[in-house]
Amino acid sequence: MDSSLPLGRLHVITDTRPGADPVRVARAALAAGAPVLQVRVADHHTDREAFDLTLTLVELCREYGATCLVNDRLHVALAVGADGGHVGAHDLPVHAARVVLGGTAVIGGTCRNPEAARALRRAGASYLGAGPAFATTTKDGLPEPIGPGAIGRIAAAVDIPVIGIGGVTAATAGELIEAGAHGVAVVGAISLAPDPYAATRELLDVVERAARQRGRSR
Ligand SMILES: Cc1ncc(COP(=O)(O)OP(=O)(O)O)c(N)n1
Ligand SMILES: Cc1nc(C(=O)O)sc1CCOP(=O)(O)O
Ligand SMILES: [Mg+2]
Repeated sequence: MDSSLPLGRLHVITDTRPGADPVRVARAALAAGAPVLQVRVADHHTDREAFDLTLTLVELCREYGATCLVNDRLHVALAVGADGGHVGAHDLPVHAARVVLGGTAVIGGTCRNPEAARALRRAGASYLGAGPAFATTTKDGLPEPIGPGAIGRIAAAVDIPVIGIGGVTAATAGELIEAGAHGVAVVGAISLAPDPYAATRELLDVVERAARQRGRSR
């Protein structure tokens, strides 16, 4: 993907929990129209395991015309020809990720306040993941939820897309877009759904409707 193209509004992130089936869920989400897949692999997995899974998923993304991003392991992103990567506080800094992945890669950085958002923008981020928006049990050790208001303030601080993450569901995604987020990222809302295809369709409907509504009200 060319990083100058608009970034999709629904980022589906693979579930690292034991028993999750990332390939089945990703196939369903992509078939339903998810525009972005982020491959997130638990730290205990070897690079070879991460490579094998990511290669399968990048090929699926190609089949469906979706953007494929790789969380943390930028060498895996390069090796499989992914569109870019996502980095946070414990990963390579955004400016170094840009050196690794190159000038046209899609590079996301995690931020939790407007000051960090501006710094990541200056460092060369293409988009920001901002959260946790709401409470989540998917990841341990996160700070308290910051809510839609703070996500909106982050979005207002930068001129790149902001993606709200953390506890996002079809019931809450619209609030984040209304507050100013470009889109949302989800793990559990799709991975734990009885029907990941239907859950993706519902989230896409909510996000696209909220974005249209926001456009009309400006
Ligand atoms: C879209 C998006 N936003 C935030 C994150 C979190 O990244 P990070 O802080 O590096 O934490 P891990 O995902 O690596 O545990 C994300 N992955 N995606
Ligand atoms: C991986 C991740 N990062 C977050 C952050 O706020 O940085 S929240 C999160 C987990 C998102 O999973 P779910 O959609 O199931 O809440
Ligand atoms: Mg990370």
